[in-house]
Amino acid sequence: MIKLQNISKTFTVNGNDVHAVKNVNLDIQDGEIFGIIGFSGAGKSTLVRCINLLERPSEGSVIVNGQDLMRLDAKALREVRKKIGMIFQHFNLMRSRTVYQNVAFPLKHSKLSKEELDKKILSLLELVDLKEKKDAYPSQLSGGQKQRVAIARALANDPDVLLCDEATSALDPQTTQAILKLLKQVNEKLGITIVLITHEMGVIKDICDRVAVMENGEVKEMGDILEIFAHPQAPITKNFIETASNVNKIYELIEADSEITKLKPGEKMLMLTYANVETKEPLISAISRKFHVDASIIFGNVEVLKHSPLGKLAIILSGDKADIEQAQEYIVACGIEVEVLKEC
Ligand SMILES: Nc1ncnc2c1ncn2[C@@H]1O[C@H](COP(=O)(O)OP(=O)(O)OP(=O)(O)O)[C@@H](O)[C@H]1O
Repeated sequence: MIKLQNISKTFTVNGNDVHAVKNVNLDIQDGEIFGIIGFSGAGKSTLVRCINLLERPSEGSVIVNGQDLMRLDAKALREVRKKIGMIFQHFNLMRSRTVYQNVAFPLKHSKLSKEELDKKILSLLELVDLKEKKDAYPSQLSGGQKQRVAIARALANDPDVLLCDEATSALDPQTTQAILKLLKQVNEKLGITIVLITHEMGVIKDICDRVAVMENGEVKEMGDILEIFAHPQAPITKNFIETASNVNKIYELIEADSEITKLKPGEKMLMLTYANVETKEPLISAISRKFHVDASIIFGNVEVLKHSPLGKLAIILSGDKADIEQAQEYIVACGIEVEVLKEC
């Protein structure tokens, strides 16, 4: 649905070139929620603004629904842009207009009758759960409510795509959750493809299907979120995942020779990683029963990503050496990744 091919964007500031985006290739599928994550200055906003040509790439092509946007004239581009809604961190509402008038604004040249327009605007306000605020002004709304108005306004032209530029960054965690839930609903109910940029891995984890990780204008890693969370490759990705989970703390504890990570002779400490594992067998009791080893859990983190569990569990196995080896082989045979953290 959206193909970004060899996209680069260079700004020239006081004679100096700033390479904001460098040779990015992305293929965003119809109906998915695609996340782009990166620290401040990574080039996320510039890249996402290239999708609707708010920023014209210095190089490369932007193909949306088979159309090369760089080749369109101004009129054709205006039509295409109507089908690409956008929301922003600071909402960008018109302060002197009511909620109703803000949502009505993109429809000002619409061919709908007055009654049809009214019906449409009210149904959008109903979708974002703000019907009762239709006559309020933006200054009378909370941040979450303002973003709801912005979402309703972005949906007014029945877009195929919704671009979200740090849409939850100005909101508290609870309001963030509510807005992400609404975006998910918009994606599922209306079939709208969402491209979302953020600096928070928690946001990616909550609603995205796939993610691209950006650093210094480049995409360093891209893939299905379950795969990225289970097997991050690039250092920047690992860094982001650490911020969204506390499981890596175990490495610090081992390094610091913390009391909970001390082993007795013959014991072995393992990190188990399981993603999308079919077996529902109670693993810990199974290894105790089958191999006569004791397993104590010292650290764990289980997430549900896209309805699949992704777990990381640090355990200490104690027992006979040969039994521990067999238990480890059994765990691997169950489709669980095993990393030996420490042995004594
Ligand atoms: N209009 C502009 N003129 C000059 N430089 C720009 C312009 N827009 C962005 N940049 C530069 O391009 C780089 C990438 O900026 P961009 O806003 O795309 O990053 P970002 O990942 O979205 O960061 P943030 O989350 O802070 O917005 C930065 O170095 C920024 O200073």
